[in-house]
Amino acid sequence: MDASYTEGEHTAVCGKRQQFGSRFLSDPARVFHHNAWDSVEWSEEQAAAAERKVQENSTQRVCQEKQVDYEINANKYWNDFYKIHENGFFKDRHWLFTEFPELAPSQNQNHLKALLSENKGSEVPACRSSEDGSGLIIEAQHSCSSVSLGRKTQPPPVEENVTQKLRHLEICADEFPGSSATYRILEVGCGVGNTVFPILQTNNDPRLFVYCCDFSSTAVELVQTNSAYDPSRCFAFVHDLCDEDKSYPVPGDSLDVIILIFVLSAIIPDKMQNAINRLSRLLKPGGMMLLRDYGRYDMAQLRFKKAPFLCRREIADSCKVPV
Ligand SMILES: C[S@@+](CC[C@H](N)C(=O)[O-])C[C@H]1O[C@@H](n2cnc3c(N)ncnc32)[C@H](O)[C@@H]1O
Repeated sequence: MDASYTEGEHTAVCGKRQQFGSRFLSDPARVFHHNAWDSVEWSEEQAAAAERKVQENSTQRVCQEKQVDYEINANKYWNDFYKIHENGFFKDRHWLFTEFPELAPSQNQNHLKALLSENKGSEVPACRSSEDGSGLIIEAQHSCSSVSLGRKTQPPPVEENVTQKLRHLEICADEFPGSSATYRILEVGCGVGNTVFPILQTNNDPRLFVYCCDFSSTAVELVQTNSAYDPSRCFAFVHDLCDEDKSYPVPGDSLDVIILIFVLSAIIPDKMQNAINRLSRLLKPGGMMLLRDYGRYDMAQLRFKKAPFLCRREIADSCKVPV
């Protein structure tokens, strides 16, 4: 990057944002050229100051009764949030295609080719259980607040659990929305569609189908009533990603990409791993899970005012991804 540009100017001039993980400060004189730098090592003093700030912010805990209420009625609180803000609160995710080129049109084809050459089989296995996939391995490609996790190709288990098979027998290859698509993306915790609509608008590939869900029925209604919502390309549904008894409306091994943006931080840490495990079974071998969320000691956490809090959402610690 030319040293005379700020980040914004550089983006405007070159029409291209720099991807997270590529902004390294080698010349201290350029410290203000980006609003953040990647892989900066903190000094012990900086780390201690951050820890102190977090301790200060989190001395008061919300009372037990309120904690239970927030957990049980979480979707109702989000409904209230969306009734107030409708689609004016979260901004469209313009960094999407920079950080996750897998979502961009040309990438579908490359990714698809890679999948086909890996699988050399049909796109969706007929009547596969959506809950199978034991022995699954998810591989972390790089660790930062935006990460792509790829599901490794595994040979199918020889014997499937019969109960699981029966439980999900209804999801068959040709009976689900978007079954004729060849590239399927699911966004979980989609809110009012700030990720889904940019994807649909940017990626006009007729073979693409986008699913999105949220446990707030108000948010899902706002997606469905948006003028850009096209049921022939998109399926929005109400779903709680922590609900172990509810299946997703797609079979196992059917999705290319699953997106979770600022969603894991909205659920209690104890439920993260199981939610991710269930989702990973929906991915085709080689499929990817794309995450973006808060990180420990990020500005959102350090700027927090002293106030009663529920729990520290430290995703990196709570949701261990087996490598
Ligand atoms: C911070 S918002 C982010 C919304 C959207 N992903 C975005 O980036 O604009 C978190 C979203 O997750 C949803 N959510 C929280 N817990 C959920 C759960 N257990 N199941 C499904 N959605 C959930 C909320 O309703 C809310 O829409």
